[in-house]
Amino acid sequence: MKPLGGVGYLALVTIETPNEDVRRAAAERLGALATPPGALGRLGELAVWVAACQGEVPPRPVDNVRLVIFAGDHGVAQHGVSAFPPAITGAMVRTFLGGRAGVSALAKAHGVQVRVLDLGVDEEFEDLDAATREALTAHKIRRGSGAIHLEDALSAEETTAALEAGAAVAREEIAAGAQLLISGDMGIGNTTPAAAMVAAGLGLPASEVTGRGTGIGDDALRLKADVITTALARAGERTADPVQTLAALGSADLAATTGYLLEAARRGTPVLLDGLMSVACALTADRIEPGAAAWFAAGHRSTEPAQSMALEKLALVPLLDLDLRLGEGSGAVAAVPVVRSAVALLRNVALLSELAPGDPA
Ligand SMILES: Cc1cc2ncn([C@H]3O[C@H](COP(=O)(O)O)[C@@H](O)[C@H]3O)c2cc1C
Ligand SMILES: O=C(O)c1cccnc1
Repeated sequence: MKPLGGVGYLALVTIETPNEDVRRAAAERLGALATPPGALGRLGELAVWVAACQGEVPPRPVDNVRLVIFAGDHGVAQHGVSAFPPAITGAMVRTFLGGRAGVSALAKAHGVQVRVLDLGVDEEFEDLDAATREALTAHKIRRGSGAIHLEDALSAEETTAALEAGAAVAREEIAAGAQLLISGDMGIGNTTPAAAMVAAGLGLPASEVTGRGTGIGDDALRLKADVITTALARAGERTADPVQTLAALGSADLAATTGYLLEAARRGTPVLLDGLMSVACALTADRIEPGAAAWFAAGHRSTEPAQSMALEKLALVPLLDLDLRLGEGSGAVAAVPVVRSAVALLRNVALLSELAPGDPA
């Protein structure tokens, strides 16, 4: 990190690139392995990226992988954009705490640490024991974010606080030894603000970015696109600025996710991105500090069109393409074994020069 002085929260540091000398040395090692050139395909490229991020060749095993699920409610969820009611958000938060969600099963299978945080869920979780509730809500910004077609999602102060909360969470995870970070999402209606953030970032109309989220039908899809069109018009020229985009079109949980990804990049910790919410925030992070995306790899391609468009803009090719549309960090967690496979290859395969010649007889 290079301090630049007090020019405001978002311009305090510039983001360095992963280590270029190590990247070159890792690529050289890859080319010298006892495999035909190019035979490891994108696993080889992935291993080289991990080495460059770590600043070490061969790369170290990626044992400590940590997922943070940013939960929050969205005003638009009360306006017909989702196939499910907002009460599911809190219910799923309890399911993560109980280790019974989709991503919980994947995380257990792959040894990934899971932490769920309430940044903006529209309830108080008074039924939970005090310690659990305190940990869950330690970074809470507000109860529910504004319905973006009618009002701003957040005030300017809330936006800054959410970005800072996400950055603090990243620092906590890095202090806990994270070698790879993942962001997950939970919040009924969140594909609407996330698609709007992608539309703002790429200058696209709602018709191109709107997807079916939890599985809405054609009528709800039209309504959702109208909500996004109205929200973009309401935000107006503020869409040219990524932080103002978060205030106008995002939410507490999405702003915190953006701060988390940005801080990971600033601190040189690699990130595996998940579906639409994770990638919309990655796009926003890279708009705030160009170069952040050099620290991101794409775990999977989701069925949401805006996710693919944002990945293309960031020049990231997803590791998996399984028609997943769950969120929670699930696609990224499913891709963790792919990252570990890549690292194992670059660490453990012999060099061609080391091959013992066979007995010619
Ligand atoms: C039971 C359930 C579990 C989920 N886990 C993630 N999502 C995902 O679906 C929601 C986004 O889709 P939309 O914008 O259409 O509401 C978010 O909660 C996201 O985390 C879930 C949704 C449901 C219903
Ligand atoms: O892209 C995603 O991760 C996604 C898609 C639909 C619903 N929830 C998440």
